[in-house]
Parts: sequence; C-alpha cells; structure tokens
Amino acid sequence: MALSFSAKLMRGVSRCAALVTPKTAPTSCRYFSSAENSRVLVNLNDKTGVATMQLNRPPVNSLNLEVLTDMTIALDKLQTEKDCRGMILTSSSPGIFCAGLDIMEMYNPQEDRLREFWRTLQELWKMMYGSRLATIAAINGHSPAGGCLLSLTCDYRIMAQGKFTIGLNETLLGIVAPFWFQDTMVNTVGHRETERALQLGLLYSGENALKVGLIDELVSPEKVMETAEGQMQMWLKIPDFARQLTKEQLRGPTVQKLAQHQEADIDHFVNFITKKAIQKSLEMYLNMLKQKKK
Ligand SMILES: CCCCCCCCC/C=C/C(=O)SCCNC(=O)CCNC(=O)[C@H](O)C(C)(C)COP(=O)(O)OP(=O)(O)OC[C@H]1O[C@@H](n2cnc3c(N)ncnc32)[C@H](O)[C@@H]1OP(=O)(O)O
Repeated sequence: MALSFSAKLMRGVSRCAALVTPKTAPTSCRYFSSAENSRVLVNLNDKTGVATMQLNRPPVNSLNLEVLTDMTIALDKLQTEKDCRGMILTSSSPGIFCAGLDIMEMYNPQEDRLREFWRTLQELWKMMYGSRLATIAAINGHSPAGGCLLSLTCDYRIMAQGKFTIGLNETLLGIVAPFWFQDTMVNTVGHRETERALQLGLLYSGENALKVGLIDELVSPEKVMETAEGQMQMWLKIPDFARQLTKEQLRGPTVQKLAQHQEADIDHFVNFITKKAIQKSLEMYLNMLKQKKK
C-alpha cells in the first residue's frame, strides 16, 4: 500500500533519530546524517542551536525525489528539536550550490513518481519558507532554478564571489516557473524585477544578484561559511517568538496560497510536463548540457 506523505515523513524521522554520533564529532555537535554517501549531511551544534544542512549529491546536487525527501525529513527532525534555533543551508561541493531540480525526474517520467516528486518539492518549500528556524543560505557555487528557489526560502543569502550564477532560469529550458516560485521571487526582489528576470530566464552574476537584492552579501568563497555563522548570531539575538511571528505574518499568506491550491498545482505540473512539446524542450536542453562538455 502506498504510504501517505506524512506517514513516510514519520517513518523517516524515526530512522533519522536513530543515527549515531561519529567518534570524531565534537561533543556539542550531533550528527543527524553523516555517512559519506548520505544525500544531505546534517549536524546540529547543541551549544549554539545552529544546524548545518549540506546538499551532498555529486556532481551537481540536482534535486531528485530522494534528495527532496531526505531534506524534508531532516528539516522536520531539526524543527522538532526544541534547542535548534537556526539552520545554514549549503553544499558539500564548493563551486556548485545546487543545479536545481533533477531534469531526469521530468524527462520521460512515470506519472506516479512525477506526482510524488512535485508533492515533495511543494512540502519542502512550505516547510522551508515557513520554518520557525532562522535560515541562511551559504551559496558556495552555482544556483540556477530550483537551487535559487531553495536559497530564496531562507531568511538571508550569502553568495561566493566568482563566476557563479543564480536565478530562476526556467524559461531557458522551455518551462515555466510555477506561481509559488514567482511569489517567492516577487517577495524578495519585487514585481518589476521578477517580470524581467523570469521572462528572460536571467542567471545573475553575484554582483548583479546583490544589486537587485536577490542575495544579501557577496563574499570570497572561503568566507562564505564564516559570514553565515556571524550573520546567524545576529538573527539569534532576536527573541525567537518575535522573529517567528513576524516571519509568519510576512510569509504565511504566500505559504497558504500554495497549500490551498496544492492538488491543482500537481495536476497542472503533470499535464504541462508530459506534453510532447515540453518533453522536446527538455530533451534539447539536456543535449545542450552534454554538448557543452565537448
Ligand atoms: C505552468 C507551471 C507548470 C510547471 C512547470 C515546470 C516547472 C519546473 C521547474 C523547474 C525547476 C528546475 O530547477 S529545472 C533545472 C534547471 N537547472 C539548470 O538549468 C542547471 C543546468 N546545469 C548547469 O547549468 C550546469 O550543470 C552547472 C550547474 C552550472 C554546473 O556545470 P558543470 O560544468 O560543473 O557541470 P556539467 O558538466 O554541466 O554537469 C555535470 C552533469 O550533471 C548533469 N546535470 C547538470 N544539471 C542537471 C540537472 N539540473 N538535472 C539533471 N542533470 C543535470 C549534466 O548533464 C552532466 O551530466 P553528464 O554529462 O551525464 O555528466
């Protein structure tokens, strides 16, 4: 029998909770998921109350169903830890924060898996955008499409200087960023900039992202984590309830909007992605990615 999303979450949480602390861990640091082959690496520093979640799916941290599920389970677990107050989201592969959704999930898909994939992304987005934790994205590399979306769900974004780009570039693939991707962008950079960025599929350099407010700071790659940790201390100086209620007031209506239209959004996504013309566009984009190497 297929398990409901929440049943799967519960099953995963108990599995996560049983993970052990490796011998090398500082005593104040609990590792929820530390095996080298884990798709997300999560640890919680009990002294500071700050968790770090690292995407760990080489080569480009693209988000498939399993990564999205693992992230959702890990975040749920962190949020139920009463001493956890903040989370830094980053990547274990400097140079690539996240290449966005795994295009292979959308190319020649099986409908059941495609539905589950989209529902899991919706759930993760709702949890991240409405998280009670203070969240900071330490964007240590490229961050297109779904990677940009993930960072936009955080409260603050710090990006590494260099040749890296960030943006909602869906139109370049011949697909369309759904309304809740758009809402997240509008809430961050405003309506006019979102109109321009999303229609053109703009991938911003760090400098341009900083100019339009898509990121909050641009620092040298080796300073990204330490800047994130410093910034987190400022967010944690604010009483949690006041910060959380303020966030809820500002972001709640956007989260509710998706919650109210979630099933229709899944149907719309499946209908759209399985169209012949869209499949063709995805095929061309995948070929273009492969050609780039030659
Ligand atoms: C109306 C509303 C309805 C709903 C409408 C539907 C809405 C859908 C919303 C979609 C959101 C998305 O996130 S769509 C995903 C958008 N993502 C992107 O455009 C990023 C594409 N990737 C890149 O640009 C680059 O890979 C980049 C991340 C910069 C890293 O460059 P590098 O040179 O380091 O690495 P590459 O050689 O390019 O990539 C290494 C390998 O990973 C693969 N790869 C790279 N990105 C990948 C990805 N996202 N998914 C799968 N595979 C990927 C490459 O093909 C290579 O495979 P091999 O050749 O086999 O080794």
